[in-house]
Amino acid sequence: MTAQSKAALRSSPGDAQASPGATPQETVLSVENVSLDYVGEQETLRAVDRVSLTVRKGERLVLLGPSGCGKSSILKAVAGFIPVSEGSILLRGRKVQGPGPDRVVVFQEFDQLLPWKTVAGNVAFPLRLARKLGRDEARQRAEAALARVGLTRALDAYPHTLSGGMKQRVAIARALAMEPDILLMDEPFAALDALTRRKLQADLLALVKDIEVTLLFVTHSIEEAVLIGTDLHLLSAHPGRTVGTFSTGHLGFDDQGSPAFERIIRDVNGLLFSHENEAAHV
Ligand SMILES: Nc1ncnc2c1ncn2[C@@H]1O[C@H](COP(=O)(O)OP(=O)(O)OP(=O)(O)O)[C@@H](O)[C@H]1O
Repeated sequence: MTAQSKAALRSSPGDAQASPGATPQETVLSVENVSLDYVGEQETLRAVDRVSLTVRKGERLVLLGPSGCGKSSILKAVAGFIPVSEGSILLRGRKVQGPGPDRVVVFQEFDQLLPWKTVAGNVAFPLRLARKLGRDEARQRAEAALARVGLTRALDAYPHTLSGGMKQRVAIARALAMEPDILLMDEPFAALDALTRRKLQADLLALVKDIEVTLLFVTHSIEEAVLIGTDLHLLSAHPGRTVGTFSTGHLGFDDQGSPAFERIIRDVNGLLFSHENEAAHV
């Protein structure tokens, strides 16, 4: 590992330092020493083992690790869909004890939209239900969110008439319209073709930077992680344990192919597939 990437590699999770003189960013999410178990009739499976991480306002933390290491489980626990076995999850200092409109999830699957509602109806529906907005206000906010993802022309279309990429754009618009404290994304582009995936990555990045969305993002793809994230949190193979963290906020689309970008990709690769994960903690 190079000296530069060692410098980018933090010694422990969640210890992002504000630069001298800068105002410390507000902590939005704290995952503290969390273990997650799935309890079956025969046995209990430990999916995640004592993971800690912090996401501050405007940060984009990417969970990265091999299949089955517990990335989605952490996201589900943050969403409040599954309980923690040990440790705690705090959102703005309050313990997460179930789902809430302050956390919205965008999934990989294209079927997350309500098929009987139009595009605008899909975005407006949770605004009326969870945010208790009136019909007109919900519609206006839905239209504004859909304009941001380039879907103004599809307001009155039904989901079955949309491409996979358009469906994911609707799901992103629906999530952002809710103005959650943190947006949770579980491999949102994994089912898309390469070109559409690339376009959506770029558009998402521009959007979340523009409106300073705080993001927890799960992916298998190291390249996607470096492109989207300000920070990477690497997990070992099952059960998921922290093997290292990287700061990647200085790298974007324009840096692809640059020595710095390739170095991070190589170092993350080495760490994920190395049996000497202890190196991450030096
Ligand atoms: N509902 C469940 N019941 C029992 N075991 C589960 C359940 N959901 C996940 N698991 C197990 O927990 C472990 C972690 O799964 P999880 O889906 O969180 O991993 P992941 O890193 O997101 O995987 P992938 O990248 O393949 O989606 C796996 O061994 C999985 O089989």
